This record gives sequence, C-alpha cells and structure tokens, in this order.
Amino acid sequence: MTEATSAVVSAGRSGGHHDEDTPAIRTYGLRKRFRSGQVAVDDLDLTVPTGAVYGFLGPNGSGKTTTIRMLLGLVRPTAGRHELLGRAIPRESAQALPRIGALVEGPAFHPYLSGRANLHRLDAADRTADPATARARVDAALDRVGLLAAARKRYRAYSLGMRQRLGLAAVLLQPRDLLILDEPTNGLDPQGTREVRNLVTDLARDGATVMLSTHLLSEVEQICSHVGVMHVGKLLTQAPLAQVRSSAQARVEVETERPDLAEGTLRRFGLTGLSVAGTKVSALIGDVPPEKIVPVLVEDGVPVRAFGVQTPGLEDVFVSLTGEGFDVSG
Ligand SMILES: Nc1ncnc2c1ncn2[C@@H]1O[C@H](COP(=O)(O)OP(=O)(O)OP(=O)(O)O)[C@@H](O)[C@H]1O
Repeated sequence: MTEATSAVVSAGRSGGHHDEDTPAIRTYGLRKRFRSGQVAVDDLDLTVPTGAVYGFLGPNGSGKTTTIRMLLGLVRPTAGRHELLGRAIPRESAQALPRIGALVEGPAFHPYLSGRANLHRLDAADRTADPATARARVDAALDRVGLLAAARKRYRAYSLGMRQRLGLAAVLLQPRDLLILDEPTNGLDPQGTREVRNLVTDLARDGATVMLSTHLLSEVEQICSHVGVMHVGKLLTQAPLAQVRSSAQARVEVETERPDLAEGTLRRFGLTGLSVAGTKVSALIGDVPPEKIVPVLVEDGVPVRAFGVQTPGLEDVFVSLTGEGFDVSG
C-alpha cells in the first residue's frame, strides 16, 4: 500500500464508528413492496464484511437495484433497517454518506464538455471540497481510472467503457471507504469490462470495501471475495466465495449399458441425488471413496464403459440454488 493510499484509508476511517469488525453493510429484514403490490425485496439480511469485494449476484429483476437504492436512501424500505459503515441509515446518513461512493444510474455528464471539465463541475458542486486543490483532485481521479490521456476529449466522444470509468472517477473525487456499484460492467465491451474489473480490484487492494451487483457469474468468480445470491427478491445464500465453492458436492458418474444395475449399486452405497440419463448414471458421492465403488460395480456385473468423478463448478452450485441458469458469458 502506498503512503498516499494508507492516508486515504485512515482519513476515511478516522471519522466514525467503523472498524474492521463492523460490517461495511448490514441490513436487517429489509423489504420493499411497491405500490403496484410487487414485493421486489423480501426480508433481506445482508452482511458485507469490511474489506470484501461482495458480488451481489442475481438474474435480471431479482431485486438488486431496488436493494442498492434502499441502501443509499434513494428508495424508502417498506420494512427493516440497515447500517452503512456502522451508521444507521437514514438517521446517521450525514456521517456515513460522504465516505461512500455509489454508481447507480449513469451520473449526469454534460456531453459537450470534456471528461476533465465534467469532473470540475461535479467537484465544484461539492461544498466540502476545497476549490484551491480542485485541479489536483480531478487529475488524480482521472489518473486513477486511466483517463488522463483522454481528459480533454468531449464526453460524447467517449466509449461506453470510458464513460463508466468517468463515472467511477466522479465517485473517487473524494476518498471512499465503501463503493456500491450497480452493474458496473453492464453494456461494456470486453476491453471496457476488463478495465472496470481491474479498477475495482485495485480499489479493493487499496482498502475500499466494494459491493457490486451483477448478473454474471464469471464476474463474481474473477473479482469477488464474497457472494450473495438474489432470486425473486430473496437472498438465497451469502458467503465467502471459497466457502460456496467447497460446499459444492462432487458427483460420481458411471456410463454403462445397464444403468438399472449401476443405479442399484449406487443406491446400496447410500448415495443420494441419483439421476439416470440414457446410459449415464450419476449421484452425489458424499464421503464414499470412488475406489470403493468401482470393484462393487464390477462384482454386481455392471458392464462399466466409463467411470468418473465430476467436481462441480460454481455454476452448478448456483443452478442448484436458484433452479435456473445464469447468464455466464462475459
Ligand atoms: N418503481 C417500481 N415500481 C414497481 N415495480 C418495480 C419498480 N422498480 C422495480 N420494480 C420491480 O421490482 C423487481 C426487482 O427489480 P430490480 O430492478 O430491483 O431488479 P434487478 O435485480 O436490479 O434487475 P436488473 O438487473 O434488471 O436491474 C422487478 O420485478 C421490477 O419490475
């Protein structure tokens, strides 16, 4: 960590209740029922540990944006309460919000002004920012997101990735302890996606806690330390990514002309989750060592053509949680 960075982090932390043990985000039974009657978020208990890169994962329409809007006080919850950086929202918003950067909907940038001029406008609108140091602040933010070379270009000439990075630069005009980003790579090409993901990783490395929503499992796998899975307004699971991975159970798979016999053998081992598809029989292997299964299959007269143990990927875990596939491209 550079000196400048640690200064930023300690400057942020000095202002509040917040320490490493206090989660950066904590919600208690948060719920949103819209006037239409739709329950977009139901009984949500979210815990985002300090220092995490928390992937808030769910298919479109599962309630991620509504949750983020409630966190930031943009939408009033129907029930429940929450804390950001250890501060109750909305009661203690004034203490917490200056230390939180959010990218929810595209910030209003002026198309005919340059990236730099846009940031100067935003900086000037911040009453806490000292105008004497504006130039240094704006250039540091542009540099941070890799836009210094394109600082003089008009916003409307920016690619989507550059626009998204400028949005992040606007958030980074002030030091932040917590970043809340709604689908930060949505709509970006592969290059823009990579740039934004690298930036998120760098920001986390420098000490910020990051919560980002995404419908892409691959995004979670690449940059997140923790994951929370939303499905139809409910949080199905949240845990460190490594824990979710290890919770996945391996399956034993037998290929044979006599799936009926193989099924009988696997059943006698007490294996669960049996499935038969054509000549393939599979089951959750649990604690049974595979080398114990093979000789018994042979003894039982199963003509084994192939035998294997498949370790499931995260996708399998999520499909089993949600009963649906995720868009795993990107
Ligand atoms: N203002 C609103 N009034 C009524 N219903 C709403 C409103 N905003 C969102 N919804 C509904 O609430 C549900 C959750 O929407 P939300 O935008 O939070 O999901 P999401 O997970 O962020 O999805 P996406 O990735 O598409 O943004 C959806 O069914 C949506 O139609």
